Amino acid sequence: MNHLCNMTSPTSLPLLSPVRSNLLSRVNGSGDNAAIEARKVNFSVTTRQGGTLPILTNCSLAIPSGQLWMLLGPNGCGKSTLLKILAGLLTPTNGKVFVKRPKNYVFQNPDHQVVMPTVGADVAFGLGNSGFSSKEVRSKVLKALEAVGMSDYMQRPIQTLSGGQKQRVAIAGALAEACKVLLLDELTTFLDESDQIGVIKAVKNCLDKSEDVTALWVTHRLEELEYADGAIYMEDGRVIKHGDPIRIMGLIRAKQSSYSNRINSS
Ligand SMILES: Nc1ncnc2c1ncn2[C@@H]1O[C@H](COP(=O)(O)OP(=O)(O)OP(=O)(O)O)[C@@H](O)[C@H]1O
Repeated sequence: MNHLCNMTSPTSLPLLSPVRSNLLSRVNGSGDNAAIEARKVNFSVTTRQGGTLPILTNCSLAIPSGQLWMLLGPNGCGKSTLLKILAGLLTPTNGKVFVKRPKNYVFQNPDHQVVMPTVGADVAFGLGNSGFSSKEVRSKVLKALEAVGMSDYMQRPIQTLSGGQKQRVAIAGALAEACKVLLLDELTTFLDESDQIGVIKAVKNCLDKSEDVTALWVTHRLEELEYADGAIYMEDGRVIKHGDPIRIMGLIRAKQSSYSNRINSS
């Protein structure tokens, strides 16, 4: 489907072999069932002057199947770049990446997600050439809309939806295609508070209903950590900490308070 970035075909990314993948899982403590792994990923760009500008340095992470993880860090620390590498939209300069398939990258702006005139048609869009009967397509669409709490919206024109509802329709489209990994880039940036919580709850609900779906959510909002099974904190192109969301929240709060103390005392 083109309203989400659906990646079912192989990319040029170097993938971890199952043996190496399991090894990495043990190293990072995620068990043998990681759905998303990166090892020592580096990414740099060439400047206009012909120099090399590092964006990501030695980023490693492992996210177990069936969990919702959040990726946090200050503006410009490399969160979106890392997510795009996991999605296969960017190729790392070096390092290894493994992400279960099918995987879907959901864009930040809700208006970039949805292309069809009605909710039902939009969710069904990616099943167009799948060979399913129309009854099967309808059943998959309904199930996916139920997972995001929008089963009553099947016939609704897309332009009548709020931003958060559009995000949920986009996520339903991914689920209808049996997506295993959702890569969600700051979905709540454009949304008001009730829409934000609606989208997070929809993602959480999808994961609760299917142990087979894993989500990585880029965010700036500390309060969203409450819904996470795990978190990754980045600074300056590096993964600084990776694991328990409460500990990551503590780390970020400590950094924020030391920053405001420095500002107040200068
Ligand atoms: N193609 C590029 N050329 C030059 N610099 C780039 C390029 N892509 C990313 N950057 C820089 O790399 C850094 C990381 O960008 P990225 O968008 O990944 O950060 P982010 O953590 O997602 O930021 P934000 O929270 O503000 O969205 C930024 O300083 C950005 O300007």
